[in-house]
Amino acid sequence: MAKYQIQTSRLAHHLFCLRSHYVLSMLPKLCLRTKHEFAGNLFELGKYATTSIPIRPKLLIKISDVMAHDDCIENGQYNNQSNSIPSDPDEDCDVSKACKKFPSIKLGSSPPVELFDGSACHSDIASFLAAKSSKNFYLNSTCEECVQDEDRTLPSLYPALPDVGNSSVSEEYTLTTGSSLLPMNIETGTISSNPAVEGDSSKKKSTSENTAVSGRSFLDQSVGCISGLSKRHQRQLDDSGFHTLGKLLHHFPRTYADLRNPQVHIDDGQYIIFVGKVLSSRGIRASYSFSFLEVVVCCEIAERESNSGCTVDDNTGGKKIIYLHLKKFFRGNRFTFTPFLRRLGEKHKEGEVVCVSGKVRTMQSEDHYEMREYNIDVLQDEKDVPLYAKERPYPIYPSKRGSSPTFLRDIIARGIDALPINVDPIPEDITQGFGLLRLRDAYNGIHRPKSIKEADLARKRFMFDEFFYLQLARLFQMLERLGTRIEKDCLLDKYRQPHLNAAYMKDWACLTQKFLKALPYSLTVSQMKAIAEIIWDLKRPIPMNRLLQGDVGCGKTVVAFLACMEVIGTGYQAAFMVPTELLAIQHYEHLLGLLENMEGVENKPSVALLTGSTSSKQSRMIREGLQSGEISLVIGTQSLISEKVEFSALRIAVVDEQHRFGVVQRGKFGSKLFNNSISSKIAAEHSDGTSSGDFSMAPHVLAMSATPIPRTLALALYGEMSLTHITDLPPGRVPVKTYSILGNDEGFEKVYEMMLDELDKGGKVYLVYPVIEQSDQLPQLHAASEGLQSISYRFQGYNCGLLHGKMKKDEKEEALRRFRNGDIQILLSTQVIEVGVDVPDASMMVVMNAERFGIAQLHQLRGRVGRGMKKSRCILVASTTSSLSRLKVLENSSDGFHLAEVDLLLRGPGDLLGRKQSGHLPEFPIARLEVDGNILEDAHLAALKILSISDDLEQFPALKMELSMRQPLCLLGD
Ligand SMILES: Nc1ncnc2c1ncn2[C@@H]1O[C@H](COP(=O)(O)OP(=O)(O)OP(=O)(O)O)[C@@H](O)[C@H]1O
Repeated sequence: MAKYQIQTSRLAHHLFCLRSHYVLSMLPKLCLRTKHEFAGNLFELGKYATTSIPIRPKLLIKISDVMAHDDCIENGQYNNQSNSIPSDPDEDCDVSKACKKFPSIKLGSSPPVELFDGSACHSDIASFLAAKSSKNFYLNSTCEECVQDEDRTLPSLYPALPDVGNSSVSEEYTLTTGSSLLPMNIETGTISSNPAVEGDSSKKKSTSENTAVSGRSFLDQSVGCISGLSKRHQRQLDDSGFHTLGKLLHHFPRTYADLRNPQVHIDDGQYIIFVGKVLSSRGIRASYSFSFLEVVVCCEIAERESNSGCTVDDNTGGKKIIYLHLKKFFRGNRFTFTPFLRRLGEKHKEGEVVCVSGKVRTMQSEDHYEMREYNIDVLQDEKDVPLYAKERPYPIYPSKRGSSPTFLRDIIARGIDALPINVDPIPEDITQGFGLLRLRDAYNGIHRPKSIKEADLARKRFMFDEFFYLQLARLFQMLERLGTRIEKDCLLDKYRQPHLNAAYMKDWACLTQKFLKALPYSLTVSQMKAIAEIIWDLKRPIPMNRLLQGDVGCGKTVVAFLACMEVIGTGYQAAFMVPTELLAIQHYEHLLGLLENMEGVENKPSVALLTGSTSSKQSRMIREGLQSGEISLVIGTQSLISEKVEFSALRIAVVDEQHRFGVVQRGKFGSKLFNNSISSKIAAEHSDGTSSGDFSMAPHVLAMSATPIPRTLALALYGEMSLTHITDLPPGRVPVKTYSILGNDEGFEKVYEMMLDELDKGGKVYLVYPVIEQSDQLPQLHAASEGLQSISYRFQGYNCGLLHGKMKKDEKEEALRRFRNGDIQILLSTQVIEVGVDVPDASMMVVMNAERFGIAQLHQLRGRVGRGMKKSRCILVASTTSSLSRLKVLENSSDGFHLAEVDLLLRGPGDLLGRKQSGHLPEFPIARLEVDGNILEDAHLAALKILSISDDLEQFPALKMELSMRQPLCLLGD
């Protein structure tokens, strides 16, 4: 005994000297070195390791003290962090237990323990606690004991680090004044977020503290506004692109893990939700610059019969206890101070009932699981237990430039807690009216949903926002351009009640009515409706911006011609722009033919054709004619928007196949009139007077789309345009019978047979190829040039022609003319014929390598046949069996809009629209046009509703601010 006393006093002396010495600070570091013998030797611990005398606990306290670990004491003192010696002398301190619990120190001969894995000692602690407690410890959803959290002063969240052994483990929090931390969520003190538990208190805080802060400006604050965030983390978030709180909160989960209540079998890596009791909570210093928090939760799970055939253990009464080790790591010597660690450990109280969710990792000891990625919610009320025991979605975040998902999850949760209630710029009646969550709830719902339904609702809100601000911006910009109140009302009315905006035929210009009469057919109902809408627009004092849509061959061209007649009839000019020369010539000839039929018109409109191939002399004459006003209508390609072309009084610009042009190109027509306001004055003098006075008005734009675009897509692309649909086809049209055939030898034989049959009956056949010439890279593709030889050989007695984009204009014209007048019966072509080619008696189309084309594109190609009264067929030759099923959809439907929807779903908007047009499609980070279209419609209505109340948004300052803060809208295609 005396020997031990001497040894102890020597040790105390050592310690005393060391406290003020540099070695003291180095000691923990040294202890971490291999086998930690230095520390052992220093204190001569080996000599005491195997002894069991009352003095040893004291010794351990001293060591603990020196090494800044308060909790190096066994059982009784384990959780209360008292440094007193166990009162019960029988309760012996076992050194090996201390070693297990404290694996960074090797004491005596105790075996090394896996770093940070205190599983063994925690099971001891659990049994100790269980023995100590007179009450039974029920951990399932019927848990009766709920310990109130009385003293919570620590930060709400401590980001966990992905890998302890990883050198990238980083420091976590800034210690502010003294050792106290300034947490964001000081009231709740829970480690993680829980809307139900924390929401109210943080709401209270938000309202009280932040009512003066405008929502937007709050979201635009730097992430540094999340208090308690270290400078280093701020920098890290900044480097990851999270410059503002808003950006951080918009880092949405990539998916949600389906959290299940655990059954007897728990897999490694499974996401599970548990309700249990806190056994211990410790802040542990592991080295001079590394510490961690370990909360051990004990859960009772139902031990049902498992799939593997395991039977229920009678002794446990169908229950099984498991232990969860929740760990968060801290790097940086600031986080190793005893007060910090003590307070860290105090975050959770022994016996506290908590709900833990996250990913489990199995540990070496049976029934022990580690969780480094978790949420923990303290259950304040027993009634909460069933609520938490339910399955819940657990957000899984994508990492971003060095910021781990776990880190982001925790920081985001803290960011949400900081949000004020009034953060939403959209007025409440709008969100209520459209069944949307308020913004703060939406952030909560997407980041910490209680159910998938809640996450869905939250997602809906963010999708709505994406669409809403786009629509609002477009409409707002349009209104801003208008000068007077009447103009603005006029425009809004157009959107609010599109069905009311139609001009009666009696109000049409005389020329228009005569042109209509001269048509060789009567217009269909929707053609009439479309032209009435357009003429109504033409009479308005604001420039029309309308998109005319319709299925292939529905007769859009004639509607556009009528619109041109209307402005010409009132003394103005019209321009008709098409994407290809072929189409320009076709329209020009078509129009001349129709004008020829017109009777009783003294001065028929003069029409010119202007393309890139027009000779310079002729171009100059046409330009002069347009400038003087002699030419009333010009049909042409892009050359129409060249700066050299000036109009006397351009009143309408028709843009056919508008998706082939950028918005900027379309918009160039707008400048035509402004540049020529003086000459338009002269033109106005010759007009019938109805339009005088609006000299500086930009021309009306009528855009036509040959490819039917689903309405939602059209709204997204052209939200600022009025939409007109032609919904029916001219009478007598017989739907084209479509076949999809596999392109093997047998298949081709069948195709050739059908072609021969068609030709023998006097029909004309298009053969469409994906490429002009065969290439080594894609030998499987059939090519038009190579096909000419073999097809001519196969169909001797019939003439074959070739048409593709690389041919000269004259050659193309010639080929098409010969096909039209019947000199050629088989036209081998590329997809150059897809757009607008109109040969009414062409009765068959064969598309080679049909899988290379999109559904909408094939429908468009198919539209080149069946344009007359003749029964027509379309054969889609597929290279593979797998592609046949996709092509079958064309066999079953001839409705272009339906097929466009299918294509949208199958390929997404980018592919449906093609590269050029999809380049104009705004980006929607979470919304998907193909499936979320109905929300877009809502957003459009909501934007109109807002602007109807306040067209300059003055009544909605928060909204106006939000709009201005969002990416400023540039002209699409710029
Ligand atoms: N109401 C009608 N009755 C009968 N034929 C019509 C009618 N309207 C147009 N047509 C004819 O239908 C054919 C297709 O018309 P048009 O070229 O205008 O269609 P489109 O909608 O422009 O088609 P695409 O987009 O395929 O070019 C033309 O030959 C045209 O003369």
